[in-house]
Amino acid sequence: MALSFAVVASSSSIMCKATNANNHSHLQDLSYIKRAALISDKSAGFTSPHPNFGCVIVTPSAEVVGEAYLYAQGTKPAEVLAVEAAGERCRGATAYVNMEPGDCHGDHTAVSALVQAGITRAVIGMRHPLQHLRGNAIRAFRSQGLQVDVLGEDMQSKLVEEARKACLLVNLPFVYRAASRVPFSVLKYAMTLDGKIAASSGHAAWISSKLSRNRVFELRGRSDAIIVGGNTVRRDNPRLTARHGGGHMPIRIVLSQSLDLPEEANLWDLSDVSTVVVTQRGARRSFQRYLASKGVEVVELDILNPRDVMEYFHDRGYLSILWECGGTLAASAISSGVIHKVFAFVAPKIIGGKNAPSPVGELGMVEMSQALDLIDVCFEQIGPDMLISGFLQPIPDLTPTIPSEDETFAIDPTVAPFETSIIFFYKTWDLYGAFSNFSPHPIQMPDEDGKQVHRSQQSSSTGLHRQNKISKKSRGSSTTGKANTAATPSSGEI
Ligand SMILES: Nc1c(N[C@@H]2O[C@H](COP(=O)(O)O)[C@@H](O)[C@H]2O)[nH]c(=O)[nH]c1=O
Repeated sequence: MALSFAVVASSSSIMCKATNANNHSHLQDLSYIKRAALISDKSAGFTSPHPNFGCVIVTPSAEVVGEAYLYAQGTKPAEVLAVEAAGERCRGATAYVNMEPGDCHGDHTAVSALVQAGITRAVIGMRHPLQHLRGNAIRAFRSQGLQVDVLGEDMQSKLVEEARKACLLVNLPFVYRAASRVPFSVLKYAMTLDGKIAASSGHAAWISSKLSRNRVFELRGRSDAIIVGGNTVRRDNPRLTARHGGGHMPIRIVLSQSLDLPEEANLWDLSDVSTVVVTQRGARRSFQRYLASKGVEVVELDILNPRDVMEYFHDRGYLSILWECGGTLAASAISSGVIHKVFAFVAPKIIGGKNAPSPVGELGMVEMSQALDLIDVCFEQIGPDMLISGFLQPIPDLTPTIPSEDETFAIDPTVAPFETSIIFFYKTWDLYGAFSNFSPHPIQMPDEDGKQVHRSQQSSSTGLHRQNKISKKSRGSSTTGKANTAATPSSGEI
């Protein structure tokens, strides 16, 4: 046990005063960890398929001398950036990280950076959610003589739980994905006070206020993809872009069994971001070719249902999906158990109409006792509207099995690794979790002089559609247009 606690007040909330090797109080520890979680969230949407990482370096005299977060996939680890900011003042300091670094495949960059800089203590918000990485960095730190404290393991109190939750929340998509083998899915809708998402005519622009719709752009910017059904494309001709300025742009996914979709649609305009249409095997092949000629990727699944679609996108490395569909698809997604969270914008207006649609279609429930209860519900007023959000499924319990000090790393036999012989990824950086050879957002990479250069979103996101050959269960095949004819990476890159 690394901390010695002295209880200075005890009532319903536990207040502890603690000393540790670096003289920081328990409460200071928690506030720095929360700070690490907070800054890690600044790059939400950009780091996927990696988790969000933040690192705060604090001297024994409680001076914050460096803090940083992982900016995007492929950029320098937060720990390295924080060490660079703190320089010599790292000696004898404590590093606070919201999550255990993913010290995988011989890449010890984050751990080495802290060790070599002279950090003597690491406080970790949560262990890495992926089982094959969990505990590796912690063991490496300890073997290098650092004191390591893990929230909830070495420290426990109500306030610790609060800080732990902050760490969990910034990486919820990653945590859910690791636990449920599907991306974290959020169902979002806007409805009137009488529960309608459109008038009986189908007209829906707009139910919620501009402020609320701006909030939706932020939600989109935190997601890897947005899903709608064919009905929404036909009825609303949506753009589904994140228009809040400079944020991450999720790809657009359309689910359509019949492929009875309009020839002209905003979603076929790929100038901002790409679109994937997922359909059932054999559906309107001529229309598939038409979409492909426009650069839209078409994926055929044997049977189109939300769970198979989610498993497919899980295999492609997606962490989080925002569902902005109508009631029929929403009901089907809920019934399939793939929706984890709901965001409902409720506008104080009444439209009426016997046939006006509602946000969730038939779920087959007949008694109110069968209703699905949301948990961890939040209410937030946005302009004239109320945003009600909550979880449909509990946050998975990832309480780690804590490996003993000398336990050697072993591959979990229950998790089937991807067959690298049929998946042509050059960056199979993670056999069990998310993996990718694309970055769906602009990233900064150092040029030869060490300066950061900008890779455009378009060039990197187009790559998504070039090489993602997933045939794990031979579920899907993909058609791409002329624009998507890049070379398969050589085996040397695998
Ligand atoms: N009507 C309505 C929403 N409708 C959703 O937004 C989509 C249109 O997105 P875009 O074309 O990008 O502006 C539309 O297809 C539907 O999914 N959303 C809201 O937050 N509030 C509203 O009042």
